[in-house]
Amino acid sequence: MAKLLLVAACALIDRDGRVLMARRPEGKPLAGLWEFPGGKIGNDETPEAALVRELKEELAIDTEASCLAPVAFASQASGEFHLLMPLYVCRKWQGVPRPLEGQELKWVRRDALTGMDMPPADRPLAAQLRDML
Ligand SMILES: Nc1nc2c([nH]c(=O)n2[C@H]2C[C@H](O)[C@@H](COP(=O)(O)OP(=O)(O)OP(=O)(O)O)O2)c(=O)[nH]1
Repeated sequence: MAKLLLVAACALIDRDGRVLMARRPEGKPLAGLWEFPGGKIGNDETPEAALVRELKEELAIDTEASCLAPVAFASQASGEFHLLMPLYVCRKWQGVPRPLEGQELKWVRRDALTGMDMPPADRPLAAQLRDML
């Protein structure tokens, strides 16, 4: 069986109900595609701790585990791995998201979510999120 790749992802939702999407920079796998902020879950790390860390590293914002609500997950073959990715929603954080890792950021209205170019694992998640918001 392919090795599991555990990744935690987060839909940040602003007061207007828009979702923050990030465009993967050149040089990374899946470059140019729009994704939810997040990243790999480290050994001995909970998904929530991984997200709090990644949101700080990638976007310079602070949040906490109690502000992260799990809403869906993706389970998808991805190259030599099998990606297992829980998606959380977060509506409460401190700071203004800034692209610290060369990524492009965009606040996206619910109806525009599913029209974006995304990794295959994200497509069903975007549809679920649109229906939820
Ligand atoms: N963050 C994130 N990763 C996603 C999404 N959809 C999707 O297929 N992925 C995949 C792409 C990568 O193979 C993996 C996440 O790896 P990453 O490279 O962003 O994670 P990281 O920040 O921990 O990376 P690094 O330290 O290895 O550079 O999950 C998504 O919506 N958000």
